[in-house]
Amino acid sequence: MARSLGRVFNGFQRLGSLSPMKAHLSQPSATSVAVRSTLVRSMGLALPSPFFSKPRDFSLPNSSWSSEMKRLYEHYNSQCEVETEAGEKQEGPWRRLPSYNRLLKYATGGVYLSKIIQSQARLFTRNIKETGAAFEYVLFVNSEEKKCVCIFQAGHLLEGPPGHVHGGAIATMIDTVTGTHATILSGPVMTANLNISYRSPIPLGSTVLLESTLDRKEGRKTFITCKVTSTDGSKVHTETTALFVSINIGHLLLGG
Ligand SMILES: CCCCCCCC/C=C\CCCCCCCC(=O)SCCNC(=O)CCNC(=O)[C@H](O)C(C)(C)COP(=O)(O)OP(=O)(O)OC[C@H]1O[C@@H](n2cnc3c(N)ncnc32)[C@H](O)[C@@H]1OP(=O)(O)O
Repeated sequence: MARSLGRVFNGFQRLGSLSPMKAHLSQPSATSVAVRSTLVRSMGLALPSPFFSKPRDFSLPNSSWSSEMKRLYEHYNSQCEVETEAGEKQEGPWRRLPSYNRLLKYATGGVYLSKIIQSQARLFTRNIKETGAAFEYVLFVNSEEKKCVCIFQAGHLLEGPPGHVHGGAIATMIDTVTGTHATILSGPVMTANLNISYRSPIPLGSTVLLESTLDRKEGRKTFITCKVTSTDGSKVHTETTALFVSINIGHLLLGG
């Protein structure tokens, strides 16, 4: 199981084309939960199986996306593959990260999870079926610059102050983007500290940009900064510093 999850993280790091995973994976000795990674399968890191249908990639455009969201998607997506002078296609500076509503076929986490919870667990930001209602977002990573950008459109179910996005929903997106970025940079991590300054409210339905940047790495600690702005950069919505600590995956799976 730890090996399966390790392959997920390796897959993420491969997407970021960064240094090989340094995380220490331990082998949990006696655990009976069968874990298959939908993410690994759909990234093509394991053989496709006839027993599973292809999971939906939530980061692809859908009819709820605003024209601004689509424009920005095209902007970054067009830089994922570039043409050389000789007319050949090659990888560009950015890569789009696919996004699914679960990382593993079965959640893990030790004695507290019933079998039902294990099979029904879903990623928080991807668990609302109605498109456009909650978190619509797509992430692109630039490994050269150690940056990650997220184009985020906040739906009507995320209301906090009237007509504006709930601070917890904003924090969720910041945690998701910086957490994913830290995973690409450092392998398996947990958020240890998230320090957010809310500078201006985000109107519901609007599209904003989250820009995550590596500040520094110190041993097991990865420090990231993240800014949420309007899409033209003229308005700052939040400023964040985040600390992620590298963890031992076996420990996490056994509920440690
Ligand atoms: C599994 C992760 C993500 C997967 C991503 C997959 C791919 C993407 C797919 C889908 C996208 C989804 C992305 C979502 C991402 C969300 C991530 C979260 O929200 S994680 C949930 C919230 N976080 C917790 O529940 C942590 C609870 N805390 C802990 O478990 C521990 O405290 C932990 C692991 C953080 C550290 O515990 P220790 O025992 O391993 O290590 P010690 O010795 O305490 O700390 C290590 C160093 O860090 C400093 N440190 C620890 N906590 C600190 C803090 N709060 N502030 C400042 N420094 C701190 C310490 O001072 C120490 O520093 P010195 O080495 O001595 O220099």
